[in-house]
Amino acid sequence: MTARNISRFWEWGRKIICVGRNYADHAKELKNAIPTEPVLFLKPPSAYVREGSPILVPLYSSNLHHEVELGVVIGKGGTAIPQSTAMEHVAGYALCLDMTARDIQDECKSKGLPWTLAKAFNTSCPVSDFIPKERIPDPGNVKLWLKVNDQLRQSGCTSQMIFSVPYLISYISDFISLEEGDLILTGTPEGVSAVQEHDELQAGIEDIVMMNFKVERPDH
Ligand SMILES: O=C([O-])CC(=O)C(=O)O
Ligand SMILES: [Mg+2]
Repeated sequence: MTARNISRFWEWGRKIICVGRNYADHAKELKNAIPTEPVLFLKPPSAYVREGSPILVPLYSSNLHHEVELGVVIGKGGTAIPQSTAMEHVAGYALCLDMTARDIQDECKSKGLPWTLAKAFNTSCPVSDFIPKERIPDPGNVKLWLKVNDQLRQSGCTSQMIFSVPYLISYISDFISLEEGDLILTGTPEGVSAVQEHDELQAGIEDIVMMNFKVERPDH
């Protein structure tokens, strides 16, 4: 067996932990309260999709939204990691989309049900190439953007995050042990909006990484 390479973390089958409402302007645009503690949910590894394969609109949704987010790739596992050493657990980063069936999420919210079908379906987690840690010396100050069909929809800076990367690693690992190959999605800035079949999504982190995805309807 060949050794696993962290730069292909999406092949490892490890968990994806997502943080919601980590930007005040996005919490406001969806009329949610500003959280006093991180809001967490999970996606399974089957949610990963890579450039060259399409993002599939779930058949049960008519309002699929993009959410551009900084992803943090865990290089060293741990439980109850203190904030002071949290960055030692980071191997690198990836640009990620937290694709969200907003109509289903709204329904789940109104019924007090979990968001699984709104957030965790196949292709709900497009990821860029792996970005080694050294390329982002300060994950609390990078600009993220996303365009749909060449029109800018999201443009934000991780300096707007309510909870920082070290805080999130420490907070999450108190309850859910982190393992090498896990990915943390750190939340989206404002500007989320609907995408349709045939749309072209382009997203980037400054001049560090860029990725392109096409939206399609599954044929089954
Ligand atoms: O808006 C949501 O669904 C919560 C979320 O994932 C985010 O804020 O990034
Ligand atoms: Mg999100």
